[in-house]
Amino acid sequence: MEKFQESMYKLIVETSTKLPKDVRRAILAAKIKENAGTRAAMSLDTITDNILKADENVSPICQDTGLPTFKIKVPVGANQIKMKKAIRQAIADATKDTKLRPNSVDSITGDNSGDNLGDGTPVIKFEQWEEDYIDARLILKGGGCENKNIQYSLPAELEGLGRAGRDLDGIRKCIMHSVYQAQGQGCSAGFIGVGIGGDRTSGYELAKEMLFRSVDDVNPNENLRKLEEYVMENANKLGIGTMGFGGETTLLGCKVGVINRIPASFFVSVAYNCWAYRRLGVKLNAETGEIQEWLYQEGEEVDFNKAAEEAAAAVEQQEEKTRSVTLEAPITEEQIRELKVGDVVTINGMMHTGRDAIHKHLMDNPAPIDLNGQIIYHCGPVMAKDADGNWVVKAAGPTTSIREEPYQGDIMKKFGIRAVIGKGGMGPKTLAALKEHGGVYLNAIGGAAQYYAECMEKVEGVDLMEFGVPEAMWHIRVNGFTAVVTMDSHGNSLHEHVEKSSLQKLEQFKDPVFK
Ligand SMILES: O=C(O)C[C@H](O)C(=O)O
Ligand code: SF4
Repeated sequence: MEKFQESMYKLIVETSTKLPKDVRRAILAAKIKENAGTRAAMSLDTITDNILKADENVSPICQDTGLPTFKIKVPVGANQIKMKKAIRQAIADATKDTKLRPNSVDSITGDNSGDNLGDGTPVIKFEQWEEDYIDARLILKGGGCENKNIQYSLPAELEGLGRAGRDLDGIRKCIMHSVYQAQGQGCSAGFIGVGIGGDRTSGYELAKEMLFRSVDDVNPNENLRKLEEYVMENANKLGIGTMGFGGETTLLGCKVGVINRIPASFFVSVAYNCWAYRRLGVKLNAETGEIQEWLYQEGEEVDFNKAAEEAAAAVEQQEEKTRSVTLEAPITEEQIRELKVGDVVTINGMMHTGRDAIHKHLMDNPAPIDLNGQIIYHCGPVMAKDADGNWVVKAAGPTTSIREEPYQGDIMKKFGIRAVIGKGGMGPKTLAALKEHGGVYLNAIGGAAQYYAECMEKVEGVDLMEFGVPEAMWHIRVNGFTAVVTMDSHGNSLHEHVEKSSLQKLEQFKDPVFK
């Protein structure tokens, strides 16, 4: 097993930086379906551009490493203790090489371990089998999509769909609802794994197990095959679209599994995965630990550019009325009041990162720099130091903004912040504050960590490093950072609009389908 650690390192780097072919095919199909010129089509262009940049730079597709989870099947007699040690070392090495963001945080103190090792991190699950080789699979499932997982206990009353009973049709309603409730916050278009039955723990386990199925496979269980096909056809009628901007594709894959339950419980568990569906696998020689074969990589290379060009020629150009505006901090209230939902904003100059720890901190403490007229970016980047000891940005997409909803409005008013960039939108409290104070919310493309890292020309400094790399306040000079106004200072919110219209669309799925 002398090669095992090296093989695990390769698996980690490949999973973090290269999307598997089955996932690429699903994204390409979505791209072909969207009408050229719409916000959804432009977002998908950014996403595919980002995938190619990650290939080229061998850098993380998304900055969020998630909770690395390994599933390993071993022949009888394999030494699992040694394998676990090797995996932990490979994780620490990949973190040091900035292929993973330090993501393991003490739940009580908030301390980041810095190497992705800690109690419960990474997750490593072994199973013995009768084959003579090792099957090792890894998923890096990020936090934003993990937060959109949902578990239903049937019977239940579901918003938009009414009563969901303890039968196949009730399960259908839960799955449709799970896609609706995620909106764009888990970086749609997403993939879902569904677990029917079990208890609260084994139900979720099964749902996550489903994310290890290939996107293109066909369910051998006839009922579940029909259910999967139904969901794929109909969830895309919800109109949530890429990033929740509206559009034709909301869901890229649906895999359903079933296990027995006990009479009193009936759980339907849904694991939501963003488009940045980073899961790969390898077959290993059980003697040497050497890689024999990569999994999920069957088929031709996926050429996003060629296929999308052909598709664009075939579909109608639907130019939405977009206005382009360039902003550079410090920004005045007047400039902000001119912006409307739908405007595309290009930012040059300074922006400052701030996510969960910073927002909590700023409620009761002064800011480390003058934030008047400035731009806050909800982002926890992957950072490295160059040969001269200067910080460089390796990956820097937005994080889910709604977590800052309790603080955002107050902080904008307290410090005079004029613009906030994130993803997934914010709620009524922030919308009211934007109106009162003269602020704007800009939605960047979630997961496009390479795309945004390329706009970041210089790290001018960092404060509050005691919160760890992802949570610190980084002061970054950007050039050509593009995002869309989705909440303006006139009380308009694209997120509120899409949520309302998708709820109306959800109601068409109220009537029984599976009798
Ligand atoms: O932690 C992050 O950087 C992003 C997170 O995965 C999210 O989707 O909010
Ligand atoms: S930012 Fe989006 S793409 Fe990245 S892990 Fe979070 S949900 Fe996934």
